[in-house]
Amino acid sequence: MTDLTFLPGRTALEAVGLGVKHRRGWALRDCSFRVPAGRVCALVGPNGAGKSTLLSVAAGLRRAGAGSLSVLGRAPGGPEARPRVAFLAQDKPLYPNFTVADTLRMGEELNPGRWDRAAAERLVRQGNLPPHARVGTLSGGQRTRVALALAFGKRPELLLLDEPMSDLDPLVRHEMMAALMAEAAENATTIVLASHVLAELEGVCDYLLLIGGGRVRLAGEVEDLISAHRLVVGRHEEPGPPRAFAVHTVVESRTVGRQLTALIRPEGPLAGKWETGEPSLEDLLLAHLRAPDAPPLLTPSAEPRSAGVVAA
Ligand SMILES: Nc1ncnc2c1ncn2[C@@H]1O[C@H](COP(=O)(O)OP(=O)(O)OP(=O)(O)O)[C@@H](O)[C@H]1O
Repeated sequence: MTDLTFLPGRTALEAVGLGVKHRRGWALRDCSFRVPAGRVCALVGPNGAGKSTLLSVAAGLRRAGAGSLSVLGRAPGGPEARPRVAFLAQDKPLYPNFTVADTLRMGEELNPGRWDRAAAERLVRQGNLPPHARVGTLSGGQRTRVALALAFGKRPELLLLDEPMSDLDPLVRHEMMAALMAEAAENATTIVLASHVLAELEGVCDYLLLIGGGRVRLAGEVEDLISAHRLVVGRHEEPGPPRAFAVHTVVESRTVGRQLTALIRPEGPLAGKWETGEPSLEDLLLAHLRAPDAPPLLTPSAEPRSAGVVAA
């Protein structure tokens, strides 16, 4: 991602000891992390990890039960944050009886002084959506396009997207990803994008937040997180893990036949005849998803800076 979008020192999201409780228990527990402004951040985690919960707290739709989450330095959902944040929820609520044109008009009326009509209309036009079609008659992917147009038209400083591309065909998905990247680069918009499509995140996201079991597992610049790990392959015939790994943090290690493949965080040179290489983002994420007990890692920029108290 281009450095032009990096806004030194500014914070888009900051959680300090954040806990969120649903009826059945805590969805998020003691989460502390920071996402700097101007980043395109992938929000990844297994089903039920708490991604939607986190985004709904950031959007001001749900309250924290413990600790705090600040959005652009303010309380989520407050008068200062609300106009600057757009949220596209998984179910993309739209009015089915409104036409596409009515929906964009509503966006304009709800966002006086901010609405970018050209950007919203361009997105709708690119999908060949008839302006007079009722939203309820559109396909799932077409409704997603309208919902994205509403979110883009708001010209948010922070765009929260909860698996926005899941019902788009591959070509449209590609086109929408490109539109997101252009948006981020042109307007220094911070994007937090929850997604299960790991391959789609590579080359698009420059920041990562991996949550699992309601806790933060990885947070920071994709580049730094990747370079903190090594993918190790080699022959291993003895039972148990190789002795050479003892001084390193082993995230995951698997042996098929005599071939061992491991993802480690090296604490120094690795002894022995191993082939080592840099993991891809997908390698990194898959290994951490398969190893839920691996120790967490936050890069310095992902450490919270405040004590967690924010004004509305
Ligand atoms: N409204 C609710 N009432 C009760 N429990 C809920 C509610 N919403 C979410 N949960 C629970 O909170 C936990 C986190 O759910 P959440 O939807 O945030 O996860 P997620 O990471 O977005 O999952 P997915 O990848 O499946 O969308 C889950 O255990 C879920 O069952």
